[in-house]
Amino acid sequence: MSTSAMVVFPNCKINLGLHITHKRADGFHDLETVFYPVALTDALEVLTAGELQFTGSGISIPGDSGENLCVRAFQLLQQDFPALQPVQIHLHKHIPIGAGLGGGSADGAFMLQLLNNKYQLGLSEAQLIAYAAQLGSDCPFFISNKPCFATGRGEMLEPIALDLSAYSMLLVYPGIHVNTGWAFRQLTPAVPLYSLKEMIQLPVSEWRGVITNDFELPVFSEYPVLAEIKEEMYRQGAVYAAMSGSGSAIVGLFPKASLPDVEWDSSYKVFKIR
Ligand SMILES: C[C@](O)(CO)[C@H](O)COP(=O)(O)OP(=O)(O)OC[C@H]1O[C@@H](n2ccc(N)nc2=O)[C@H](O)[C@@H]1O
Ligand SMILES: Nc1ncnc2c1ncn2[C@@H]1O[C@H](COP(=O)(O)OP(=O)(O)OP(=O)(O)O)[C@@H](O)[C@H]1O
Repeated sequence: MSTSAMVVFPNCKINLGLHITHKRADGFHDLETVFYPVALTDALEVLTAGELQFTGSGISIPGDSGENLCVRAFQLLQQDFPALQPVQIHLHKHIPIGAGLGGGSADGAFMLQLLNNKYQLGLSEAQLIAYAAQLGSDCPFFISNKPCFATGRGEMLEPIALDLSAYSMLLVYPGIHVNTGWAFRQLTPAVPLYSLKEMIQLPVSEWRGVITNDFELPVFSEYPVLAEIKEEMYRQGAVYAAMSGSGSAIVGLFPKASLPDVEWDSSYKVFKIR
């Protein structure tokens, strides 16, 4: 067991294609999507302490620190492992919040994994995924953290061969915080006419108009500037551009090392992943 500080770097995700297929009796929706990990990270430091403590830096996180997914991850494991020694948690927040990038979910999932390693709990990947699903629909993906085709609420994960290393990525977050619950309520679930799992294997140059995100229609209609950002990416030479998750981050894939020099509005956060 380690009592020294452990530091991990929870990364974010993008959704490539996203379809809401069915409204379930538990209020959630079944969906299908492709999750792809992206190297834009928070930093999470954990140290054994006398009592559970949480501090944050970087982007400020709305809500009480007791609701932070890192704290909730600790409490979730503590229910089943009552002898778990408390920890002092420091989260440096860098991934934009309410962006469809799953940053909070990543923090929660990384916290579960860190505690499993730190305290040698011996939890398998499947057990960690089951705990992660209790924290949030996007959390299980971050346990696997490899390109995956996902179904159910996002917890049924099937690794797929998908390598975007030939592309550079532009992420533009215009600061619009989209409420995920609201976004789901705007949709009428429907099974797509094509198989996302098959179509994602097409060359990226053929994805435009084929790999689609159901949330774009209602979210773009509420926030038209998002559609403009996506169009601007295509004008600037994107091979593919789309909104991630329920928004509002827009992602563009460009040929490697040819990211455009666009002067976006100064209030936007722009991330270049080369
Ligand atoms: C849009 C995605 O980011 C796509 O990856 C996810 O489906 C959202 O996952 P998330 O942010 O982890 O969402 P959760 O924190 O689990 O749920 C937030 C709210 O979104 C709605 N929700 C979420 C996931 C899902 N499969 N069906 C839903 O209806 C529910 O109203 C829920 O109360
Ligand atoms: N560690 C955390 N980081 C960010 N938000 C957190 C965290 N813990 C809890 N939250 C809560 O989760 C909400 C949104 O989290 P997140 O950053 O995952 O949004 P998102 O990028 O829209 O994710 P998604 O793709 O899952 O919709 C925030 O409003 C915040 O109150």
